[in-house]
Amino acid sequence: MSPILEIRDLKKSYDGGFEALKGVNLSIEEGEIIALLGPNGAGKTTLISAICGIIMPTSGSVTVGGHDIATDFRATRTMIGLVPQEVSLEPFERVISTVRFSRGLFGKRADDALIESILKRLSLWDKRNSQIKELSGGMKRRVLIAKALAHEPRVLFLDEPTAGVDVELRKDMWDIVADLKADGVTIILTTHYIEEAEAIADRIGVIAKGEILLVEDKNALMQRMGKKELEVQLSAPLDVLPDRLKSDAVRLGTDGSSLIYTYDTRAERTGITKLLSDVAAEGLVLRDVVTRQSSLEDIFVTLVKEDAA
Ligand SMILES: Nc1ncnc2c1ncn2[C@@H]1O[C@H](COP(=O)(O)OP(=O)(O)OP(=O)(O)O)[C@@H](O)[C@H]1O
Repeated sequence: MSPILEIRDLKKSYDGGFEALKGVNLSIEEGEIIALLGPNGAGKTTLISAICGIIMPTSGSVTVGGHDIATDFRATRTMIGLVPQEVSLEPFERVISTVRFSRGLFGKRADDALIESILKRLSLWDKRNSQIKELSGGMKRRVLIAKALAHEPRVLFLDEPTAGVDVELRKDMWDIVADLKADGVTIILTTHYIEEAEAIADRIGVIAKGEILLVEDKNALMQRMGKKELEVQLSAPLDVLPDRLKSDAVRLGTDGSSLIYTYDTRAERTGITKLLSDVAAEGLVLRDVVTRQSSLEDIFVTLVKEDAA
């Protein structure tokens, strides 16, 4: 199956020469949710803006559903829905008319049944006749999503959908995203919240300084995250690992004065008891025991730091 979105060697230099995207490659399958994580200024909004035709890329190509955004812009833009970071709504407009209007912008026939189902799904039906200025911040964000969905896009971009919203609304947003996925909508979201990426994404991409540093299946990443290291510090260093202790999970620390054991915290048995009894049977004397856990956050911070070095 060909990907719904294919980004090849995409570059963007702003006026003045600043290179915000340095050759991004990314392939996204239909129906998946991908979260793009990255520090401020990484290029996330630039990437989304280039795909949605808000800014012109300097070079490279993007196809949506097999159509090129440069040569077939109308077709690709119709397949895309964009929920921007900033709330930009007309304060005196009524909810239902602003959502209807968004559909009309794409030249789609009026469809009141569809607009009703979108508003109901976003819990906005009761507010359909309210003016935007009467809505809470959370409701306004829902209106932005309703507007982005009004022309039935196949790909939805959410640029920091939950920045600055309370925990309850954040969870609501996650439910809405899960519902959309169930309908087959492909979702690309940017976020600063690692827990958000963990909660809803199928894949995670890390972007920093205009480059994609990693794109990986979330569960694979979580598995890495679930790994923990136990360091058994010894009172006398070893030259080699004793046979009794040899396994894929055990290695000798750099100067031989510790044993490092990697285990999975979620496994039924961690193997720590056996390790410690083997250490005792070998006659080794412990000085201390330390554990370390690598989290997705650690991986993210390390990657971004390495890139900055
Ligand atoms: N119109 C512009 N002209 C010049 N530089 C720009 C312009 N827009 C963005 N930039 C620069 O490009 C870089 C990437 O910005 P971008 O908004 O894409 O980052 P981001 O990852 O979305 O950041 P944030 O998480 O803060 O929203 C930043 O250094 C920014 O200052």
